[in-house]
Amino acid sequence: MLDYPAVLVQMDFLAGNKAHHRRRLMKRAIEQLPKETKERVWKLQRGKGEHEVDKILGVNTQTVGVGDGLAIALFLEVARINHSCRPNAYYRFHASHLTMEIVSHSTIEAGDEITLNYAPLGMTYPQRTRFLKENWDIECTCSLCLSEEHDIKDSETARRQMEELRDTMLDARTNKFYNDAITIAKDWWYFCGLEGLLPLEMEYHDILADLYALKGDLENAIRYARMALDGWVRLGSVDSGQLENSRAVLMRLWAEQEAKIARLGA
Ligand SMILES: C[S@@+](CC[C@H](N)C(=O)[O-])C[C@H]1O[C@@H](n2cnc3c(N)ncnc32)[C@H](O)[C@@H]1O
Repeated sequence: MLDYPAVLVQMDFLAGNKAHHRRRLMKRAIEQLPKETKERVWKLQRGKGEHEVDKILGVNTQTVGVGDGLAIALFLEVARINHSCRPNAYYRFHASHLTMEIVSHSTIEAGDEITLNYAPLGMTYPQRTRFLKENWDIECTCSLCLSEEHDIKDSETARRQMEELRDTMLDARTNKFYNDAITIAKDWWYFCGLEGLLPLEMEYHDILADLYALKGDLENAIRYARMALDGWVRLGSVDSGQLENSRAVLMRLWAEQEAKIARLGA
């Protein structure tokens, strides 16, 4: 699904104007939209705040990278999609076309609800409850949070394991136990799979590329860096930073490999 912004405002504009002035201009901008679009935007008043503009922009917008800066954008279709702590779709913003694409990462049957994660993926229950309350004023009613107690418990166990494994993996990396770190990263990925957090796959590939590179195994490092980049291109992310980072890592590894081959040939 591809969506175009009804409203897009640079953060600099928001930061650089007094609240009443900002709201007045935003209201004027909404009033100038085509009739049908304008009506749909006004119907989105559901957030907190005294002012009608705050009620719309507060809970219906995404922060996206545009040019050198950030902007908030209101996508009318995307604004209808609820949050889930175990989502079946993912955002992908294209800065060059200003479009937001919703990409599924698991099969969505006709009639099933499309859901997105409004919080960073993989948070434990207390972490995401706090995050969703503070940032969205939501008490989550997604299928995971409303599931049977034992399902919530299983999910919590998996997510706590993920956290622990990530920390242990980073410790092993710091202490240069790269083989251990690689084994731990693979265990971490196993729990991600159990939790249905497949978009974390790219991060997993980024981690392995880094660890293999540190270990001096350029072949595997390049293999995982390619998989990470493929994944970011396929699923993407709201800003393109992660994709660009993966691309830079792959270029660096290729350059290292070429230098190594040249040294061997000399
Ligand atoms: C961007 S809108 C999502 C679509 C909206 N529910 C609709 O019907 O158009 C965000 C609002 O939806 C509600 N919402 C979305 N996901 C939720 C969830 N998991 N639990 C509770 N409320 C949720 C909250 O009121 C939130 O402020």
